[in-house]
Amino acid sequence: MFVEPSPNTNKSSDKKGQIEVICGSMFSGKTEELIRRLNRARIARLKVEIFKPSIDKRYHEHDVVSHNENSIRSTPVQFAGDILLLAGDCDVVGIDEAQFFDLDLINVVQKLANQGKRVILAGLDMDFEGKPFEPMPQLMAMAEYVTKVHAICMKCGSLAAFSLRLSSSMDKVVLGEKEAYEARCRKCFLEDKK
Ligand SMILES: Nc1ncnc2c1ncn2[C@@H]1O[C@H](COP(=O)(O)OP(=O)(O)O)[C@@H](O)[C@H]1O
Ligand SMILES: Cc1cn([C@H]2C[C@H](O)[C@@H](COP(=O)(O)O)O2)c(=O)[nH]c1=O
Ligand SMILES: [Zn+2]
Repeated sequence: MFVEPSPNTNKSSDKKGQIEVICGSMFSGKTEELIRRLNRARIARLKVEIFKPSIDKRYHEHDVVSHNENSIRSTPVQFAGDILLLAGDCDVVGIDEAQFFDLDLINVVQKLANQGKRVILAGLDMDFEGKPFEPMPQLMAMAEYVTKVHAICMKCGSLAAFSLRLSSSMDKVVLGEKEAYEARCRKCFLEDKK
């Protein structure tokens, strides 16, 4: 079970790095949970740096924004390696939409945690076909803590772990919101998957 570390163990000078992954379907509350953990680290006066992939500009150029419009300032970056260069001497690194980064994110996150930083990532664990969305599986394997959150199935009201794409596109990356995707439980996902 994930237990939030006492903030005073997160100072990078104490060298207690760790990796936390928040995963689940679309609308499951990944970004809300990421913002909550990062805000609490800031309240503890830790130095926090937040990154998102620059392709994801759905809501805002710079902010990480949840579906219910919570937001926190972030730095958009193109490559995972940019995070290593920009994290500097911070204590806590937050990364949203981790599924959109290249596989180099795996090494980057490991290096940051080995430097003593607390690294918190949020991302989709499965794509629109219900297949693992790399590099999330590798990050989940390396993490000290994995939190899987669930949305509500838009067809039957059960807990939802799948993201149903409403269009017929088979491209892996199709940015979108409620007009393009619906959270579904396994049964309702399989019934309507293209
Ligand atoms: N099907 C749904 N299930 C649960 N929450 C939903 C759903 N559709 C919209 N929401 C809203 O989305 C919010 C979660 O948004 P967010 O943290 O951005 O999710 P994620 O990052 O996992 O896509 C919820 O608090 C709720 O207001
Ligand atoms: C399932 C799936 C989703 N996407 C896109 C759609 C959204 O822009 C993001 C996920 O955002 P959220 O914060 O988790 O709601 O990813 C995609 O490109 N490919 C997919 O298979
Ligand atoms: Zn359902």
